[in-house]
Amino acid sequence: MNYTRFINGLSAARKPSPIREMTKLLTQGSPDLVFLASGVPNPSMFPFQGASVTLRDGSTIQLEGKTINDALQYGPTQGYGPLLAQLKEMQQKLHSPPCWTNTEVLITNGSQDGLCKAFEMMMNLNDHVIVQEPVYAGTLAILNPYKPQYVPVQCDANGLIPEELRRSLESKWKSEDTQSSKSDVPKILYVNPAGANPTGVSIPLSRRKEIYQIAKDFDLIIFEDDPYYFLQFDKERTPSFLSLDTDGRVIRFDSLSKVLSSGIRLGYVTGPRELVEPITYHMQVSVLHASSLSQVLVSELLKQWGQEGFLGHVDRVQKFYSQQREIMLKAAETHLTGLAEWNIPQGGMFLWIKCLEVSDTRPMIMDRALKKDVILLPGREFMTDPSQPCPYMRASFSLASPENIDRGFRNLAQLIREEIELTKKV
Ligand SMILES: Cc1ncc(COP(=O)(O)O)c(CNc2cc3ccccc3n(O)c2=O)c1O
Repeated sequence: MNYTRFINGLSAARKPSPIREMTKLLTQGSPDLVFLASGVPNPSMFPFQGASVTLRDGSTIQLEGKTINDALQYGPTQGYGPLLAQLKEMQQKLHSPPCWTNTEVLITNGSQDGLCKAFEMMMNLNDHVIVQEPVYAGTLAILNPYKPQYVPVQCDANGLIPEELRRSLESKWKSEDTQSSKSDVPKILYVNPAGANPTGVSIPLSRRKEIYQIAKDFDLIIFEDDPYYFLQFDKERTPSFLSLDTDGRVIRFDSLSKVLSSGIRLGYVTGPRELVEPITYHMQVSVLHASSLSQVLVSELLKQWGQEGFLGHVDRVQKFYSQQREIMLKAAETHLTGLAEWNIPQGGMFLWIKCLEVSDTRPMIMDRALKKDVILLPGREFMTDPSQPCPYMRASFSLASPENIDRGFRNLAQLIREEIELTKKV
């Protein structure tokens, strides 16, 4: 793969920060090393002596001695050594990336951080960018300032339709256009392959292979934004794009938010060295590194659990969200039948609902929903062109209790009926 065409001028100008490179030496020196090189504060002046975290199973994680020192101190930009090793081992076990020898892993402040920096590495103003539509609102928020020319690809109950992707590309470009630096051919395909936000749709393996082939034909980099990978409701998790990546054209964004904690702000980027390195340099100058405390805590947890323990935990999380989904589907059947329609989410934490007689849910939700004691997100927030009315809305089944989900949908049904009456009067 030739990565030059993918890295914009700003990112190509990024160089390793000398101070951060010195910090690497801190971890490589001999025990006798006298380190006078950098402004690393003296931990004996930190007020924190140790920390103990209680897990739900009653066991505890003790941070003391070296672990509390590591947790409270600067660390390497790429990530806390032991955690980086654990995550690399997990990526190999789960995805067996074909290009593993040239693959890097970078720990970020949530996957949002990695996603944002990856787009900032590749995007130029007005670039074409291919997205599955509807799109996660957080990605639109990253992209919109670039005033991109979205290439929204039609999706169905199985996600992005490969034939539509190919048609969208071939209607404007030829594969050879990727050889010309002057061509405005898209460089990025952004996709949530499992339990997509907001639709809950997962792309089957057969389609992922077709999509990957199209990415080869048009020399695309696939942004595999997959925070719901562990929240797939089918018995087997579908193999990731990373596991299909024989070229080194997939940058994968994983998140610990949905399975361990969203407040610890840990995600990790996995991809070819040539594309992860510029993101690392960006980290060096923006946040230096993800939180040491969060990284050490998670590393100690994974040490205590082992991979089997972690995978057992994520199975319990998956079962919880699967039950929450059933509760919301039952509430939708009970209260929304005749007023709306929806797909059965195959993963994630969202139900994507289409009103049958309300052409635009935004005014209904933003102006009138609170009075009905229910709130959810209007579909326009997930569209590449938010100026257009949208009959969809996104309901999350992650937090509400079964009783509240039922009450919320009862209120929502009333809200929709009143909206229909209102539009009839107009
Ligand atoms: C597809 C996709 N990619 C990346 C992320 C970011 O995850 P993280 O940085 O690893 O925690 C997300 C998180 N999605 C949301 C987050 C959120 C946070 C506060 C309030 C509301 C939020 N709503 O609504 C969300 O959908 C996501 O769905």
